[in-house]
Amino acid sequence: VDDSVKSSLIQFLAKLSPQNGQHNQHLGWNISSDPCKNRWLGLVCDGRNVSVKKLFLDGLNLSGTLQTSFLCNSKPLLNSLTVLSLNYNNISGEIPADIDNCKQLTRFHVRGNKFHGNLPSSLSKLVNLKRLELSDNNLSGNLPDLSRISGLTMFLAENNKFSGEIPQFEFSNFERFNVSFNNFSGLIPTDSGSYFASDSFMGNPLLCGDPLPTKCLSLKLEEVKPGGEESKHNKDHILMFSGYIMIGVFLTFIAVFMICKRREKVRKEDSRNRVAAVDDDGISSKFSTFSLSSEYKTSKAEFSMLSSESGGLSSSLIVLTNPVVNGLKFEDLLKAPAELIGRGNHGSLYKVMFDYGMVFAVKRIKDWGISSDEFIKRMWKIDRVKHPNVLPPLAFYSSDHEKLLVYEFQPNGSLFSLLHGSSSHNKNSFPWISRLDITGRIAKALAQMHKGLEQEEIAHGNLKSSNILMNWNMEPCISEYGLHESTSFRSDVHGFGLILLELLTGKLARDEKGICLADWVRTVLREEWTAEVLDSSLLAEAASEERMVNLLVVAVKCVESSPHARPNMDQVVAMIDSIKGG
Ligand SMILES: Nc1ncnc2c1ncn2[C@@H]1O[C@H](COP(=O)(O)OP(=O)(O)OP(=O)(O)O)[C@@H](O)[C@H]1O
Repeated sequence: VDDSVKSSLIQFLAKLSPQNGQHNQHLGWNISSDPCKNRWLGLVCDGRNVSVKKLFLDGLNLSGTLQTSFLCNSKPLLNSLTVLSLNYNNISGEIPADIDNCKQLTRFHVRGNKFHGNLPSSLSKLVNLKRLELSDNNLSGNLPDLSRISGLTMFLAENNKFSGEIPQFEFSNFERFNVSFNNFSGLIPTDSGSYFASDSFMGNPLLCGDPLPTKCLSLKLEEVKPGGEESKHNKDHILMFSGYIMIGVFLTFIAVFMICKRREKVRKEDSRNRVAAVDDDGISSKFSTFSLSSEYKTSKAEFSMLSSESGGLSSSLIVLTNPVVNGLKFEDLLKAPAELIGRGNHGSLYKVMFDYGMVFAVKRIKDWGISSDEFIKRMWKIDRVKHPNVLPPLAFYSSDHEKLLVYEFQPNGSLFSLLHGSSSHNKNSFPWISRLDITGRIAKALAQMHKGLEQEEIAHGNLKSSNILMNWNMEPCISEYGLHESTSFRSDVHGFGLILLELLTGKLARDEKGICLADWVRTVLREEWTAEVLDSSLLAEAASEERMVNLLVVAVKCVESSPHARPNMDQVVAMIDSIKGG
Protein backbone atom coordinates (compact mmCIF):
# COMPACT_ATOMS: atom_id res chain seq x y z
CA VAL A 1 0.00 0.00 0.00
CA ASP A 2 1.31 3.47 -0.95
CA ASP A 3 2.84 5.72 1.71
CA SER A 4 0.40 8.45 0.68
CA VAL A 5 -2.55 6.15 1.47
CA LYS A 6 -1.03 5.22 4.83
CA SER A 7 -0.53 8.82 5.79
CA SER A 8 -4.08 9.76 4.65
CA LEU A 9 -5.53 6.98 6.79
CA ILE A 10 -3.48 8.00 9.80
CA GLN A 11 -4.49 11.66 9.42
CA PHE A 12 -8.11 10.64 8.99
CA LEU A 13 -8.01 8.69 12.25
CA ALA A 14 -6.13 11.50 14.02
CA LYS A 15 -9.00 13.93 13.22
CA LEU A 16 -11.42 11.43 14.71
CA SER A 17 -9.31 11.02 17.81
CA PRO A 18 -8.09 14.55 18.55
CA GLN A 19 -6.85 14.15 22.14
CA ASN A 20 -3.88 11.98 21.33
CA GLY A 21 -2.79 9.18 19.08
CA GLN A 22 -4.17 6.46 21.32
CA HIS A 23 -6.38 5.02 18.61
CA ASN A 24 -3.53 4.83 16.13
CA GLN A 25 -1.56 2.81 18.65
CA HIS A 26 -4.47 0.72 19.79
CA LEU A 27 -5.38 -0.23 16.24
CA GLY A 28 -1.78 -0.71 15.16
CA TRP A 29 -1.93 2.06 12.51
CA ASN A 30 1.58 3.37 12.02
CA ILE A 31 3.44 4.61 8.99
CA SER A 32 6.23 2.06 9.28
CA SER A 33 3.88 -0.90 8.81
CA ASP A 34 1.60 -1.97 5.99
CA PRO A 35 -2.18 -1.64 6.53
CA CYS A 36 -2.92 -4.88 4.67
CA LYS A 37 0.05 -7.11 5.35
CA ASN A 38 0.39 -6.04 8.98
CA ARG A 39 -3.38 -6.12 9.39
CA TRP A 40 -4.24 -2.74 10.83
CA LEU A 41 -7.32 -3.26 12.96
CA GLY A 42 -10.61 -1.96 11.66
CA LEU A 43 -9.48 -2.13 8.09
CA VAL A 44 -10.18 -4.73 5.38
CA CYS A 45 -8.08 -5.06 2.24
CA ASP A 46 -8.65 -6.74 -1.09
CA GLY A 47 -7.62 -10.38 -1.56
CA ARG A 48 -4.23 -9.40 -2.99
CA ASN A 49 -3.48 -7.14 -0.01
CA VAL A 50 -2.77 -4.12 -2.18
CA SER A 51 -5.72 -1.83 -1.59
CA VAL A 52 -7.85 -0.77 1.35
CA LYS A 53 -11.50 -1.67 0.80
CA LYS A 54 -13.35 -1.25 4.07
CA LEU A 55 -13.05 0.75 7.27
CA PHE A 56 -14.94 -0.51 10.32
CA LEU A 57 -14.29 1.92 13.18
CA ASP A 58 -17.45 1.25 15.17
CA GLY A 59 -17.72 1.66 18.94
CA LEU A 60 -14.23 3.08 19.48
CA ASN A 61 -15.25 6.18 21.40
CA LEU A 62 -13.95 8.40 18.60
CA SER A 63 -14.84 11.98 19.44
CA GLY A 64 -13.39 14.25 16.75
CA THR A 65 -14.76 15.27 13.40
CA LEU A 66 -15.21 13.42 10.14
CA GLN A 67 -12.72 14.70 7.58
CA THR A 68 -13.54 12.62 4.55
CA SER A 69 -11.11 14.68 2.46
CA PHE A 70 -8.33 12.43 3.75
CA LEU A 71 -10.07 9.43 2.23
CA CYS A 72 -12.06 10.83 -0.64
CA ASN A 73 -9.47 13.21 -2.10
CA SER A 74 -6.67 10.71 -1.85
CA LYS A 75 -5.88 8.47 -4.78
CA PRO A 76 -6.05 5.43 -5.00
CA LEU A 77 -8.04 5.23 -1.74
CA LEU A 78 -11.00 7.08 -3.18
CA ASN A 79 -11.32 4.41 -5.85
CA SER A 80 -10.96 1.41 -3.56
CA LEU A 81 -12.96 2.30 -0.46
CA THR A 82 -16.37 0.62 -0.41
CA VAL A 83 -17.33 0.69 3.27
CA LEU A 84 -17.01 3.46 5.86
CA SER A 85 -18.58 2.41 9.14
CA LEU A 86 -18.35 4.66 12.20
CA ASN A 87 -21.37 3.58 14.24
CA TYR A 88 -21.57 4.19 17.98
CA ASN A 89 -18.89 6.82 18.49
CA ASN A 90 -19.09 10.45 19.65
CA ILE A 91 -18.15 12.08 16.36
CA SER A 92 -19.50 15.62 15.98
CA GLY A 93 -19.68 18.23 13.22
CA GLU A 94 -21.29 17.91 9.82
CA ILE A 95 -21.12 15.26 7.17
CA PRO A 96 -18.68 16.73 4.65
CA ALA A 97 -19.78 17.48 1.10
CA ASP A 98 -16.66 15.96 -0.44
CA ILE A 99 -17.80 12.49 0.57
CA ASP A 100 -19.16 12.16 -2.97
CA ASN A 101 -15.59 11.73 -4.24
CA CYS A 102 -15.57 8.32 -2.58
CA LYS A 103 -17.54 7.07 -5.55
CA GLN A 104 -17.25 3.37 -4.74
CA LEU A 105 -18.87 3.58 -1.32
CA THR A 106 -21.58 0.96 -0.91
CA ARG A 107 -22.01 1.39 2.83
CA PHE A 108 -21.86 4.56 4.91
CA HIS A 109 -22.77 4.06 8.58
CA VAL A 110 -22.70 6.78 11.25
CA ARG A 111 -25.40 5.60 13.66
CA GLY A 112 -25.18 6.78 17.26
CA ASN A 113 -22.92 9.83 16.92
CA LYS A 114 -23.34 13.59 17.39
CA PHE A 115 -23.51 14.73 13.79
CA HIS A 116 -25.58 17.85 13.16
CA GLY A 117 -26.56 20.07 10.22
CA ASN A 118 -28.01 19.20 6.85
CA LEU A 119 -26.95 16.22 4.80
CA PRO A 120 -24.87 17.46 1.86
CA SER A 121 -26.73 17.24 -1.43
CA SER A 122 -23.64 15.55 -2.87
CA LEU A 123 -24.61 12.42 -0.92
CA SER A 124 -27.09 11.63 -3.67
CA LYS A 125 -24.16 11.34 -6.09
CA LEU A 126 -22.94 8.22 -4.32
CA VAL A 127 -24.71 6.07 -6.85
CA ASN A 128 -23.19 2.80 -5.64
CA LEU A 129 -24.56 3.20 -2.15
CA LYS A 130 -26.56 0.26 -0.83
CA ARG A 131 -26.75 1.00 2.88
CA LEU A 132 -27.03 4.39 4.52
CA GLU A 133 -27.27 4.42 8.30
CA LEU A 134 -27.70 7.84 9.96
CA SER A 135 -29.85 6.98 12.99
CA ASP A 136 -29.45 8.56 16.43
CA ASN A 137 -27.74 11.84 15.54
CA ASN A 138 -28.87 15.49 15.46
CA LEU A 139 -29.06 15.79 11.69
CA SER A 140 -31.64 18.21 10.34
CA GLY A 141 -33.07 19.82 7.19
CA ASN A 142 -34.47 18.24 4.06
CA LEU A 143 -33.06 15.02 2.72
CA PRO A 144 -31.21 15.34 -0.58
CA ASP A 145 -32.81 13.46 -3.43
CA LEU A 146 -31.55 10.05 -2.35
CA SER A 147 -34.11 8.36 -4.60
CA ARG A 148 -31.52 8.89 -7.37
CA ILE A 149 -29.49 6.11 -5.80
CA SER A 150 -31.20 3.19 -7.46
CA GLY A 151 -29.40 0.40 -5.61
CA LEU A 152 -30.21 1.59 -2.09
CA THR A 153 -31.52 -1.28 0.06
CA MET A 154 -31.26 0.20 3.53
CA PHE A 155 -32.02 3.69 4.77
CA LEU A 156 -32.05 4.21 8.53
CA ALA A 157 -32.46 7.77 9.81
CA GLU A 158 -34.59 7.46 12.93
CA ASN A 159 -34.07 9.76 15.92
CA ASN A 160 -32.80 12.84 14.10
CA LYS A 161 -34.41 16.19 13.27
CA PHE A 162 -34.91 15.76 9.55
CA SER A 163 -37.78 17.70 8.00
CA GLY A 164 -39.48 18.10 4.63
CA GLU A 165 -40.90 15.27 2.57
CA ILE A 166 -39.71 11.70 2.36
CA PRO A 167 -38.25 11.04 -1.11
CA GLN A 168 -40.06 8.59 -3.37
CA PHE A 169 -37.62 5.73 -2.87
CA GLU A 170 -37.89 2.42 -4.70
CA PHE A 171 -39.27 0.77 -1.56
CA SER A 172 -39.59 -2.67 -3.12
CA ASN A 173 -35.77 -2.86 -3.16
CA PHE A 174 -35.45 -2.03 0.53
CA GLU A 175 -34.62 -4.53 3.22
CA ARG A 176 -34.75 -1.98 6.01
CA PHE A 177 -36.19 1.51 6.18
CA ASN A 178 -36.79 3.74 9.18
CA VAL A 179 -37.42 7.50 9.44
CA SER A 180 -39.30 7.46 12.74
CA PHE A 181 -38.96 10.25 15.31
CA ASN A 182 -37.99 13.14 13.04
CA ASN A 183 -39.93 16.16 11.77
CA PHE A 184 -40.87 14.83 8.35
CA SER A 185 -44.11 16.17 6.90
CA GLY A 186 -46.59 15.55 4.11
CA LEU A 187 -47.75 12.42 2.44
CA ILE A 188 -45.85 9.18 2.98
CA PRO A 189 -44.75 8.05 -0.51
CA THR A 190 -47.15 5.65 -2.13
CA ASP A 191 -46.42 1.93 -1.80
CA SER A 192 -44.06 2.32 1.14
CA GLY A 193 -46.88 1.15 3.43
CA SER A 194 -47.03 -2.23 1.72
CA TYR A 195 -43.37 -2.82 2.57
CA PHE A 196 -42.94 -1.20 5.98
CA ALA A 197 -45.12 -0.93 9.06
CA SER A 198 -46.04 2.24 10.94
CA ASP A 199 -43.02 1.76 13.25
CA SER A 200 -40.83 2.97 10.41
CA PHE A 201 -42.69 6.31 10.18
CA MET A 202 -44.07 7.05 13.64
CA GLY A 203 -43.05 10.06 15.72
CA ASN A 204 -43.30 12.55 12.82
CA PRO A 205 -46.31 14.69 13.79
CA LEU A 206 -46.79 16.23 10.34
CA LEU A 207 -46.54 13.00 8.39
CA CYS A 208 -49.69 11.37 7.11
CA GLY A 209 -51.02 8.52 4.99
CA ASP A 210 -50.61 4.77 4.88
CA PRO A 211 -49.30 3.01 7.04
CA LEU A 212 -49.83 5.69 9.73
CA PRO A 213 -53.33 6.00 11.19
CA THR A 214 -53.36 9.72 10.25
CA LYS A 215 -55.35 10.13 7.02
CA CYS A 216 -53.86 12.56 4.57
CA LEU A 217 -55.98 14.88 2.47
CA SER A 218 -53.24 16.93 0.87
CA LEU A 219 -54.04 15.36 -2.49
CA LYS A 220 -57.09 17.65 -2.68
CA LEU A 221 -54.76 20.61 -3.03
CA GLU A 222 -53.33 19.28 -6.24
CA GLU A 223 -56.80 19.08 -7.76
CA VAL A 224 -57.43 22.80 -7.24
CA LYS A 225 -56.72 24.95 -10.28
CA PRO A 226 -55.41 28.51 -9.82
CA GLY A 227 -57.31 31.78 -10.61
CA GLY A 228 -60.83 33.36 -10.45
CA GLU A 229 -63.60 31.64 -8.60
CA GLU A 230 -61.34 28.67 -8.08
CA SER A 231 -58.86 30.66 -6.00
CA LYS A 232 -61.58 31.00 -3.37
CA HIS A 233 -61.90 27.21 -3.42
CA ASN A 234 -58.17 27.13 -3.25
CA LYS A 235 -58.17 29.16 -0.04
CA ASP A 236 -61.02 27.06 1.32
CA HIS A 237 -59.06 23.95 0.55
CA ILE A 238 -55.94 25.33 2.16
CA LEU A 239 -57.97 26.17 5.25
CA MET A 240 -59.53 22.73 5.15
CA PHE A 241 -56.09 21.18 4.67
CA SER A 242 -54.70 23.07 7.66
CA GLY A 243 -57.67 21.83 9.67
CA TYR A 244 -56.93 18.27 8.61
CA ILE A 245 -53.27 18.71 9.52
CA MET A 246 -54.29 19.94 12.97
CA ILE A 247 -56.55 16.91 13.37
CA GLY A 248 -53.72 14.71 12.07
CA VAL A 249 -51.26 16.19 14.55
CA PHE A 250 -53.75 15.74 17.34
CA LEU A 251 -54.43 12.10 16.43
CA THR A 252 -50.72 11.35 16.15
CA PHE A 253 -50.11 12.82 19.58
CA ILE A 254 -52.92 10.71 21.01
CA ALA A 255 -51.46 7.59 19.30
CA VAL A 256 -47.92 8.30 20.58
CA PHE A 257 -49.31 9.05 24.05
CA MET A 258 -51.24 5.73 24.12
CA ILE A 259 -48.16 3.79 22.97
CA CYS A 260 -46.02 5.42 25.68
CA LYS A 261 -48.65 4.67 28.32
CA ARG A 262 -48.81 1.04 27.21
CA ARG A 263 -45.03 0.70 27.31
CA GLU A 264 -44.97 2.26 30.76
CA LYS A 265 -47.60 -0.24 31.93
CA VAL A 266 -45.67 -3.21 30.50
CA ARG A 267 -42.47 -1.88 32.06
CA LYS A 268 -44.07 -1.58 35.46
CA GLU A 269 -45.55 -5.07 35.23
CA ASP A 270 -42.23 -6.54 34.14
CA SER A 271 -40.26 -4.96 36.91
CA ARG A 272 -42.86 -6.03 39.46
CA ASN A 273 -42.49 -9.62 38.23
CA ARG A 274 -38.77 -9.58 38.46
CA VAL A 275 -36.64 -10.53 41.36
CA ALA A 276 -34.25 -7.92 42.67
CA ALA A 277 -30.71 -9.07 42.10
CA VAL A 278 -28.07 -8.78 44.72
CA ASP A 279 -24.57 -8.42 43.38
CA ASP A 280 -21.31 -9.37 45.01
CA ASP A 281 -21.25 -6.22 47.11
CA GLY A 282 -24.71 -6.93 48.36
CA ILE A 283 -26.18 -4.03 46.39
CA SER A 284 -29.73 -4.61 45.35
CA SER A 285 -30.78 -3.64 41.84
CA LYS A 286 -34.04 -3.99 40.00
CA PHE A 287 -34.06 -4.98 36.37
CA SER A 288 -35.75 -2.62 34.02
CA THR A 289 -36.82 -3.14 30.44
CA PHE A 290 -36.31 -1.10 27.30
CA SER A 291 -37.50 -1.59 23.80
CA LEU A 292 -36.00 -0.18 20.66
CA SER A 293 -38.17 0.99 17.80
CA SER A 294 -38.54 -1.75 15.26
CA GLU A 295 -36.95 -1.11 11.94
CA TYR A 296 -37.08 -4.50 10.32
CA LYS A 297 -39.06 -5.45 7.32
CA THR A 298 -39.66 -8.81 8.96
CA SER A 299 -41.14 -8.20 12.34
CA LYS A 300 -38.08 -8.85 14.48
CA ALA A 301 -38.69 -8.63 18.17
CA GLU A 302 -36.55 -6.32 20.26
CA PHE A 303 -36.34 -6.59 23.99
CA SER A 304 -34.43 -5.84 27.04
CA MET A 305 -32.52 -9.05 27.63
CA LEU A 306 -34.64 -10.25 30.46
CA SER A 307 -38.04 -9.12 29.33
CA SER A 308 -39.10 -12.17 27.37
CA GLU A 309 -38.08 -15.38 28.97
CA SER A 310 -36.81 -14.70 32.41
CA GLY A 311 -38.49 -16.24 35.32
CA GLY A 312 -36.25 -14.16 37.58
CA LEU A 313 -32.68 -14.92 38.54
CA SER A 314 -32.24 -16.90 41.70
CA SER A 315 -28.64 -16.02 42.42
CA SER A 316 -26.35 -13.31 41.21
CA LEU A 317 -22.85 -14.74 40.98
CA ILE A 318 -21.00 -12.93 38.25
CA VAL A 319 -17.57 -13.70 37.01
CA LEU A 320 -15.86 -11.28 34.69
CA THR A 321 -13.14 -13.04 32.80
CA ASN A 322 -11.80 -10.17 30.79
CA PRO A 323 -11.02 -6.53 31.62
CA VAL A 324 -12.08 -5.42 28.12
CA VAL A 325 -15.57 -4.99 29.50
CA ASN A 326 -14.37 -1.78 31.19
CA GLY A 327 -15.84 -2.35 34.63
CA LEU A 328 -19.16 -3.35 33.18
CA LYS A 329 -21.53 -4.50 35.89
CA PHE A 330 -23.95 -7.32 35.52
CA GLU A 331 -26.93 -5.10 36.22
CA ASP A 332 -25.75 -2.69 33.49
CA LEU A 333 -26.03 -5.58 31.12
CA LEU A 334 -29.53 -6.34 32.20
CA LYS A 335 -30.66 -2.73 32.00
CA ALA A 336 -29.24 -1.97 28.58
CA PRO A 337 -31.42 -2.03 25.47
CA ALA A 338 -31.27 -5.43 23.86
CA GLU A 339 -32.43 -7.00 20.66
CA LEU A 340 -33.22 -10.70 20.28
CA ILE A 341 -31.25 -11.76 17.22
CA GLY A 342 -31.62 -15.50 17.30
CA ARG A 343 -33.31 -18.33 19.07
CA GLY A 344 -31.47 -21.57 18.36
CA ASN A 345 -31.81 -25.09 19.72
CA HIS A 346 -29.49 -24.32 22.58
CA GLY A 347 -30.69 -20.92 23.67
CA SER A 348 -31.26 -17.34 22.62
CA LEU A 349 -28.86 -14.68 21.50
CA TYR A 350 -29.27 -10.98 22.29
CA LYS A 351 -27.45 -7.95 20.95
CA VAL A 352 -27.00 -5.62 23.91
CA MET A 353 -26.06 -1.98 23.36
CA PHE A 354 -24.57 0.57 25.71
CA ASP A 355 -24.66 4.35 25.56
CA TYR A 356 -20.92 4.56 25.31
CA GLY A 357 -20.82 2.46 22.20
CA MET A 358 -19.95 -1.03 23.39
CA VAL A 359 -22.06 -3.70 21.76
CA PHE A 360 -22.18 -7.21 23.17
CA ALA A 361 -23.71 -10.49 22.17
CA VAL A 362 -25.23 -12.31 25.12
CA LYS A 363 -26.06 -15.99 24.86
CA ARG A 364 -28.64 -17.37 27.24
CA ILE A 365 -28.22 -21.12 27.44
CA LYS A 366 -31.38 -23.18 27.47
CA ASP A 367 -32.16 -26.43 29.25
CA TRP A 368 -28.73 -27.54 30.34
CA GLY A 369 -28.88 -29.55 33.52
CA ILE A 370 -25.30 -28.70 34.52
CA SER A 371 -24.96 -27.28 38.04
CA SER A 372 -23.75 -23.73 38.53
CA ASP A 373 -20.48 -24.90 40.11
CA GLU A 374 -19.71 -27.29 37.30
CA PHE A 375 -20.47 -24.63 34.73
CA ILE A 376 -18.17 -22.10 36.40
CA LYS A 377 -15.31 -24.62 36.55
CA ARG A 378 -15.86 -25.49 32.93
CA MET A 379 -15.77 -21.83 31.89
CA TRP A 380 -12.48 -21.23 33.70
CA LYS A 381 -10.95 -24.25 32.00
CA ILE A 382 -12.04 -23.03 28.58
CA ASP A 383 -10.79 -19.53 29.35
CA ARG A 384 -7.24 -20.87 29.86
CA VAL A 385 -6.95 -21.95 26.22
CA LYS A 386 -6.74 -19.09 23.75
CA HIS A 387 -6.44 -18.74 20.00
CA PRO A 388 -6.87 -15.56 17.92
CA ASN A 389 -9.50 -17.31 15.83
CA VAL A 390 -11.60 -18.35 18.82
CA LEU A 391 -13.92 -15.76 20.32
CA PRO A 392 -13.47 -15.81 24.10
CA PRO A 393 -16.39 -15.05 26.41
CA LEU A 394 -15.77 -11.70 28.11
CA ALA A 395 -17.89 -12.50 31.10
CA PHE A 396 -20.47 -14.97 32.25
CA TYR A 397 -23.21 -15.39 34.74
CA SER A 398 -24.17 -18.66 36.29
CA SER A 399 -26.87 -19.88 38.60
CA ASP A 400 -28.48 -23.31 38.60
CA HIS A 401 -31.33 -21.98 36.49
CA GLU A 402 -29.72 -19.34 34.37
CA LYS A 403 -26.50 -19.30 32.37
CA LEU A 404 -25.44 -16.27 30.37
CA LEU A 405 -22.31 -15.70 28.32
CA VAL A 406 -21.16 -12.27 27.16
CA TYR A 407 -19.20 -11.98 23.92
CA GLU A 408 -18.00 -9.05 21.90
CA PHE A 409 -20.54 -8.43 19.15
CA GLN A 410 -19.10 -9.27 15.74
CA PRO A 411 -20.46 -6.83 13.18
CA ASN A 412 -19.72 -8.77 10.02
CA GLY A 413 -22.11 -11.67 10.46
CA SER A 414 -21.32 -15.34 10.38
CA LEU A 415 -19.83 -17.67 7.81
CA PHE A 416 -23.37 -18.96 7.36
CA SER A 417 -24.66 -15.50 6.39
CA LEU A 418 -21.66 -14.93 4.16
CA LEU A 419 -22.39 -18.14 2.27
CA HIS A 420 -26.17 -18.27 2.33
CA GLY A 421 -27.38 -14.82 3.44
CA SER A 422 -29.16 -12.24 1.29
CA SER A 423 -25.94 -10.61 0.11
CA SER A 424 -24.39 -13.97 -0.76
CA HIS A 425 -25.75 -13.84 -4.34
CA ASN A 426 -22.56 -12.04 -5.23
CA LYS A 427 -20.40 -15.10 -4.72
CA ASN A 428 -17.55 -13.42 -6.56
CA SER A 429 -16.94 -11.52 -3.36
CA PHE A 430 -16.16 -14.84 -1.67
CA PRO A 431 -13.44 -16.31 -3.85
CA TRP A 432 -11.69 -19.65 -3.46
CA ILE A 433 -8.57 -18.17 -1.94
CA SER A 434 -10.58 -16.62 0.94
CA ARG A 435 -12.50 -19.86 1.48
CA LEU A 436 -9.26 -21.84 1.66
CA ASP A 437 -7.78 -19.29 4.05
CA ILE A 438 -10.86 -19.52 6.30
CA THR A 439 -10.75 -23.33 6.42
CA GLY A 440 -7.06 -23.24 7.38
CA ARG A 441 -7.65 -20.78 10.20
CA ILE A 442 -10.66 -22.59 11.63
CA ALA A 443 -8.87 -25.95 11.47
CA LYS A 444 -5.83 -24.61 13.33
CA ALA A 445 -7.94 -22.87 15.96
CA LEU A 446 -10.02 -25.99 16.55
CA ALA A 447 -6.93 -28.22 16.72
CA GLN A 448 -5.42 -25.95 19.38
CA MET A 449 -8.61 -25.91 21.43
CA HIS A 450 -8.86 -29.72 21.23
CA LYS A 451 -5.25 -30.10 22.35
CA GLY A 452 -5.63 -27.60 25.22
CA LEU A 453 -8.84 -29.18 26.47
CA GLU A 454 -8.00 -32.82 25.77
CA GLN A 455 -7.65 -33.79 29.45
CA GLU A 456 -10.87 -32.02 30.35
CA GLU A 457 -12.61 -33.60 27.36
CA ILE A 458 -14.31 -30.35 26.44
CA ALA A 459 -15.12 -30.12 22.75
CA HIS A 460 -16.97 -27.30 21.00
CA GLY A 461 -20.08 -29.40 20.76
CA ASN A 462 -22.04 -27.43 18.16
CA LEU A 463 -19.63 -26.48 15.41
CA LYS A 464 -21.50 -25.07 12.43
CA SER A 465 -21.22 -22.16 10.04
CA SER A 466 -23.48 -19.87 12.11
CA ASN A 467 -21.03 -20.28 15.00
CA ILE A 468 -18.14 -19.08 12.86
CA LEU A 469 -18.27 -15.29 13.10
CA MET A 470 -16.44 -12.83 10.90
CA ASN A 471 -14.59 -10.26 12.98
CA TRP A 472 -13.78 -6.62 12.11
CA ASN A 473 -10.96 -7.78 9.94
CA MET A 474 -13.18 -10.33 8.20
CA GLU A 475 -11.24 -13.13 9.84
CA PRO A 476 -13.22 -16.13 11.06
CA CYS A 477 -13.67 -16.69 14.80
CA ILE A 478 -15.11 -19.82 16.36
CA SER A 479 -17.80 -18.80 18.83
CA GLU A 480 -19.58 -20.60 21.68
CA TYR A 481 -16.83 -23.11 22.38
CA GLY A 482 -17.77 -25.71 25.00
CA LEU A 483 -21.33 -24.59 25.68
CA HIS A 484 -22.87 -27.95 25.05
CA GLU A 485 -23.66 -30.97 27.12
CA SER A 486 -22.61 -34.22 25.48
CA THR A 487 -19.76 -33.54 23.18
CA SER A 488 -16.87 -35.37 21.58
CA PHE A 489 -13.88 -34.20 19.61
CA ARG A 490 -14.86 -36.44 16.70
CA SER A 491 -18.28 -34.80 16.46
CA ASP A 492 -16.48 -31.44 16.13
CA VAL A 493 -14.55 -32.99 13.24
CA HIS A 494 -17.88 -33.90 11.65
CA GLY A 495 -19.08 -30.31 12.15
CA PHE A 496 -15.89 -29.01 10.60
CA GLY A 497 -16.34 -31.40 7.63
CA LEU A 498 -19.84 -30.03 7.05
CA ILE A 499 -18.47 -26.47 7.09
CA LEU A 500 -15.90 -27.51 4.47
CA LEU A 501 -18.70 -28.97 2.36
CA GLU A 502 -20.73 -25.75 2.68
CA LEU A 503 -17.70 -23.75 1.57
CA LEU A 504 -17.03 -26.07 -1.36
CA THR A 505 -20.57 -26.60 -2.60
CA GLY A 506 -22.16 -23.29 -1.54
CA LYS A 507 -25.10 -25.38 -0.27
CA LEU A 508 -26.78 -25.47 3.13
CA ALA A 509 -25.63 -28.11 5.65
CA ARG A 510 -29.24 -29.29 5.69
CA ASP A 511 -31.54 -28.26 2.88
CA GLU A 512 -35.22 -27.25 3.08
CA LYS A 513 -36.26 -30.90 2.72
CA GLY A 514 -34.05 -31.89 5.63
CA ILE A 515 -31.48 -33.68 3.46
CA CYS A 516 -28.02 -33.57 5.00
CA LEU A 517 -25.33 -32.13 2.74
CA ALA A 518 -22.92 -34.94 3.67
CA ASP A 519 -25.43 -37.56 2.45
CA TRP A 520 -26.05 -35.65 -0.76
CA VAL A 521 -22.31 -35.29 -1.51
CA ARG A 522 -21.72 -38.98 -0.74
CA THR A 523 -24.57 -39.99 -3.08
CA VAL A 524 -23.28 -37.87 -5.95
CA LEU A 525 -19.70 -39.03 -5.47
CA ARG A 526 -20.76 -42.68 -5.27
CA GLU A 527 -22.15 -42.47 -8.80
CA GLU A 528 -19.10 -40.81 -10.18
CA TRP A 529 -16.21 -38.95 -8.55
CA THR A 530 -16.85 -35.57 -10.01
CA ALA A 531 -16.21 -31.90 -9.46
CA GLU A 532 -19.91 -31.34 -10.24
CA VAL A 533 -20.62 -30.97 -6.54
CA LEU A 534 -18.48 -27.84 -6.35
CA ASP A 535 -20.01 -24.38 -6.12
CA SER A 536 -20.43 -23.10 -9.70
CA SER A 537 -18.93 -19.74 -8.73
CA LEU A 538 -15.76 -21.54 -7.64
CA LEU A 539 -15.58 -23.47 -10.89
CA ALA A 540 -16.00 -20.21 -12.79
CA GLU A 541 -12.82 -18.91 -11.17
CA ALA A 542 -9.53 -19.69 -12.80
CA ALA A 543 -8.40 -21.25 -9.49
CA SER A 544 -6.99 -24.75 -9.13
CA GLU A 545 -9.78 -27.32 -9.37
CA GLU A 546 -7.34 -29.95 -8.18
CA ARG A 547 -6.92 -28.22 -4.83
CA MET A 548 -10.70 -27.95 -4.48
CA VAL A 549 -11.11 -31.64 -5.14
CA ASN A 550 -8.36 -32.42 -2.61
CA LEU A 551 -10.17 -30.36 -0.03
CA LEU A 552 -13.36 -32.22 -0.91
CA VAL A 553 -11.54 -35.47 -0.06
CA VAL A 554 -10.65 -34.04 3.38
CA ALA A 555 -14.26 -32.96 3.91
CA VAL A 556 -15.61 -36.38 3.02
CA LYS A 557 -13.21 -38.01 5.50
CA CYS A 558 -14.34 -35.65 8.23
CA VAL A 559 -18.02 -36.50 7.73
CA GLU A 560 -17.53 -40.30 7.79
CA SER A 561 -20.51 -41.87 9.57
CA SER A 562 -18.30 -43.77 11.98
CA PRO A 563 -16.54 -41.35 14.37
CA HIS A 564 -13.46 -43.61 14.47
CA ALA A 565 -13.02 -43.36 10.74
CA ARG A 566 -12.69 -39.57 10.98
CA PRO A 567 -9.26 -37.93 11.26
CA ASN A 568 -8.42 -35.83 14.30
CA MET A 569 -7.98 -32.08 13.93
CA ASP A 570 -4.17 -32.23 13.88
CA GLN A 571 -4.38 -34.56 10.89
CA VAL A 572 -6.91 -32.26 9.24
CA VAL A 573 -4.58 -29.28 9.71
CA ALA A 574 -1.71 -31.22 8.12
CA MET A 575 -3.89 -32.18 5.13
CA ILE A 576 -5.07 -28.61 4.61
CA ASP A 577 -1.52 -27.26 4.94
CA SER A 578 -0.35 -29.60 2.24
CA ILE A 579 -3.23 -28.52 -0.02
CA LYS A 580 -2.36 -24.86 0.59
CA GLY A 581 1.30 -25.48 -0.04
CA GLY A 582 0.63 -27.59 -3.15
N1 LIG B 1 -20.84 -12.58 19.15
C1 LIG B 1 -21.71 -12.48 18.15
N2 LIG B 1 -21.73 -11.39 17.38
C2 LIG B 1 -22.60 -11.26 16.34
N3 LIG B 1 -23.47 -12.23 15.98
C3 LIG B 1 -23.49 -13.36 16.70
C4 LIG B 1 -22.63 -13.54 17.82
N4 LIG B 1 -22.86 -14.78 18.32
C5 LIG B 1 -23.82 -15.33 17.55
N5 LIG B 1 -24.22 -14.49 16.57
C6 LIG B 1 -25.22 -14.73 15.54
O1 LIG B 1 -26.51 -14.68 16.15
C7 LIG B 1 -27.38 -15.63 15.56
C8 LIG B 1 -28.03 -16.45 16.65
O2 LIG B 1 -27.01 -17.15 17.36
P1 LIG B 1 -27.33 -18.46 18.20
O3 LIG B 1 -26.05 -18.99 18.70
O4 LIG B 1 -28.41 -18.20 19.17
O5 LIG B 1 -27.98 -19.38 17.09
P2 LIG B 1 -27.48 -20.67 16.42
O6 LIG B 1 -25.98 -20.75 16.42
O7 LIG B 1 -28.13 -20.72 15.08
O8 LIG B 1 -28.15 -21.74 17.35
P3 LIG B 1 -27.60 -22.65 18.51
O9 LIG B 1 -26.13 -22.32 18.73
O10 LIG B 1 -28.44 -22.31 19.70
O11 LIG B 1 -27.84 -24.01 17.98
C9 LIG B 1 -26.53 -16.46 14.61
O12 LIG B 1 -26.80 -16.01 13.30
C10 LIG B 1 -25.11 -16.13 14.97
O13 LIG B 1 -24.28 -16.16 13.82
